Amino acid sequence: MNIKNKKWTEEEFFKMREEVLSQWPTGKEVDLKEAVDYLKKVPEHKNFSLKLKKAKEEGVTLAQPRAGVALISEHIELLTHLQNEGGADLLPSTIDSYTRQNRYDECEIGIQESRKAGRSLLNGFPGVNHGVHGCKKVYEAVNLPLEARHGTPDARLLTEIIHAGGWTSNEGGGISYNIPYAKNVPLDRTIRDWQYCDRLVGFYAEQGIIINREPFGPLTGTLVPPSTSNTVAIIEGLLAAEQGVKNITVGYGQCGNIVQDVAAIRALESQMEEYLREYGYHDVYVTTVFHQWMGGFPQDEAKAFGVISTGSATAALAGATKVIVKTPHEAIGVPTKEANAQGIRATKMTLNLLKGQRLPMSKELQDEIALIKAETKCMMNKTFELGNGDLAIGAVKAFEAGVVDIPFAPSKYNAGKMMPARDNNGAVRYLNFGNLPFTEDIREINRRKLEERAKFEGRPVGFKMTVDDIFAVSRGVLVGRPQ
Ligand SMILES: CCC[C@H]1O[C@@H](n2cnc3c(N)ncnc32)[C@H](O)[C@@H]1O
Repeated sequence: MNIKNKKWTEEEFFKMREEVLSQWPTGKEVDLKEAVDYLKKVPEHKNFSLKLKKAKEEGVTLAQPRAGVALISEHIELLTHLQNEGGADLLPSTIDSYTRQNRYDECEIGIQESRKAGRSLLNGFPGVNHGVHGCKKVYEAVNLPLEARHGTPDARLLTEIIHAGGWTSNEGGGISYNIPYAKNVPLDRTIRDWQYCDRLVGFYAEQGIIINREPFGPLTGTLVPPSTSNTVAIIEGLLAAEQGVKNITVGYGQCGNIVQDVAAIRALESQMEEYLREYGYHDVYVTTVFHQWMGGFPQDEAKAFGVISTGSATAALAGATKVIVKTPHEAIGVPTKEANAQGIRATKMTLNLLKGQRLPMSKELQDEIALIKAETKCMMNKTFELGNGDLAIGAVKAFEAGVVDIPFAPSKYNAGKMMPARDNNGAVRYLNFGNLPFTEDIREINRRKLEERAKFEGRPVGFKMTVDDIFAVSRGVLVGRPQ
């Protein structure tokens, strides 16, 4: 497939659109003119982009949960509970796994079975099957902005439907919703399909409707080094900007060392803005999202609140625009609405106590920001080089070459040669560089920090450290010390 990082013409976009809307009967409900009129009536306090902009200007960190169930009325009850009892600032609708695989027929069965069982038998909201009417019902029932959160390699129809339903934000991207989520979907296909999603947002922007786009920051959520996830976020942010997206939230998943996590957010925001300016996108508003710990959680709910609170504190000290909330049921599965609301209240308590506080600049923080930006720049430079200046082509080639390499990803299009491990303070470092295009200085810094841990633990630097780190947090510690 020949892709290029060039804004699609309206003709190219509308030509593909007919096929997209024919993928399921509810596609017929999408009428672009009606959607424009409906979105123009979205009040400021329910527009995702505007609420994020206001929060950034006020220096406030907003709290957003994940949440989704099969039936519309139960989903509305859930979101209303999170809004009123949880105190959420922004609302999701987490989309179910069948929809993420475009298996809408399975969703139909899941909806029928859920009706019979009187409880949700899907692990999220089947937005395509409920269609524009269903998404409008959800949007009209709540009093906060709504975002679709999912993991969909081909989200074209879902995106058409949720935006026509008044939802003013969409998570995902051609890399971040492929490599961590799919085994066998070619990267050029998902980069093209997400160009479609972004081009729709660009079309709405041309009508004066600003919709927020959020590349999925954490990726596999398993020891992903900050510069690796930042590189993917920046690539997806630039690809979105080319399609006309004007409001982008770049994200990062908590790793656990506070200095490194704060540095990751600071480096991400400033480097995203630097690259947007460098490539001529001067009217894109950038915000950040910090995801509370995405790895294994302790079963014990009190310990889970400890994890949730460290993530909230780090998000506040970093000055992230929003934080994605975990729940005390994380180790079990889809949380009850009560547990979900508890996660939000714990998060907001911490955010309120730390309001206005930031981790002060220090040599350690400055060095970490500089290291993350230098590592990111190496990967970005090589990606542009491989694409002869075209970022879309470069991204495909960068993954083929292992120049960008996401740890523990299921996709066969990911090299899987790079391996991470924590240093003695819990910061995530590069243990094996694989084919990453790092300078010798960068390699030396990573090596030295892992040697410090090896010396402290009296064992050699090696993959055993990685394995111990993967299970550490659910065992109640950050660094996986030898047993
Ligand atoms: C990348 C997202 C993974 C996280 O997304 C949470 N998640 C998934 N589906 C739901 C849902 N239906 N309601 C509340 N949280 C949900 C999981 O717990 C996990 O932490």
